[in-house]
Amino acid sequence: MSPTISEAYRELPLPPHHIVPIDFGSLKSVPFSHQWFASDTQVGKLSTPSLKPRLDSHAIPVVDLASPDVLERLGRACEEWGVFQVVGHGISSEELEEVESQAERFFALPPEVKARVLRSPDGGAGYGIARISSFFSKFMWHEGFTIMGSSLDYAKQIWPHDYQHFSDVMDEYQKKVKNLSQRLMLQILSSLKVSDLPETSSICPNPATASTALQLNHYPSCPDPDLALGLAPHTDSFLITVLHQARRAHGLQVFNDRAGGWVPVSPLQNALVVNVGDLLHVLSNGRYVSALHRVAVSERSRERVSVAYFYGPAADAEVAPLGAAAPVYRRFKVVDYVKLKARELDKAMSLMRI
Ligand SMILES: O=C(O)CCC(=O)C(=O)O
Ligand SMILES: [Fe+2]
Repeated sequence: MSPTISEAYRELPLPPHHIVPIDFGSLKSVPFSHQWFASDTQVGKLSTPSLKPRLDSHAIPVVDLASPDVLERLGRACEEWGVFQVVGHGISSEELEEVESQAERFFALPPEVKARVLRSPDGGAGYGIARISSFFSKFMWHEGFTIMGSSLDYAKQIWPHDYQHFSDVMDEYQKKVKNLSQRLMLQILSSLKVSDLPETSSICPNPATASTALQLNHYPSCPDPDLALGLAPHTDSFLITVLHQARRAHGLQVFNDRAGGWVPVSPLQNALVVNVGDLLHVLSNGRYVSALHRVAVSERSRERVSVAYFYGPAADAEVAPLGAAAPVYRRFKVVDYVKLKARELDKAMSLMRI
């Protein structure tokens, strides 16, 4: 049987305090365990002296999928930013609001109910603290629920008598966002202008073999936002991530070298945020930026919800720079990269360099 992405985590089980989130609802102040200082946000060589972003969000490209020069725009956005907002994507605002409200419904449940779908120590799916948390000395102001495949079994555990709606909404959304991801990937690969793409079928798989995960994120309202960090700086591992952030839910920021700092990716009505992940960075031989991003806790008493969809090749597919005369990354299996990332986080990509 071919491997799955979840298997990548078997070798590295996490202790319970890196799985079970704190009961945010019971806190009147930010505990020391969740207070972040400049030195806590160092990722590799990148130090982040302040949580205040440098630029305004107008800098982030907006790409309309209906525009005649869409390939050129996608290529430029991937090369200069590794992140863009996409409009004309075909997913209605009603569908996005429905997913968002089902995510809110889940996170509003008491801790003991959410614990019924707790992530296992050696698993990738379920409810819990972000897996990257184990690399940092402080905890994030965040709880997440990762769904891989159908959400029906989870929904039955959470709402034994009322599971159908949550499951229908999540599964229908996954179908739509998978189609969109596939379409975007084909366009992004075309934008690379690689003359022959022999591996397109394995790197841009049919829906039956793709590795995908739906990640519901919740950043509870915080008594002192300046002390807390929603999600620490990281890059996403797969090819692309398609993210819906709730309206008015500010906080996502992306690091941009040329801009010289963190830039907010503010919610734009009916737009989805797309970011380049590590595997697309490799396919493009380093040309497309795997966007380093984080989430700040922006405002007191405003909670934030986002829904990310990670899209990648089959776990046993091989990835290598496409059509590159001088490849700077070696060929590797997707599942091996996910294992390496679970051990090394931000160093994983450079370990794959030739
Ligand atoms: O909540 C967000 O805006 C970003 C979430 C994210 O980066 C992730 O789930 O990997
Ligand atoms: Fe992310």
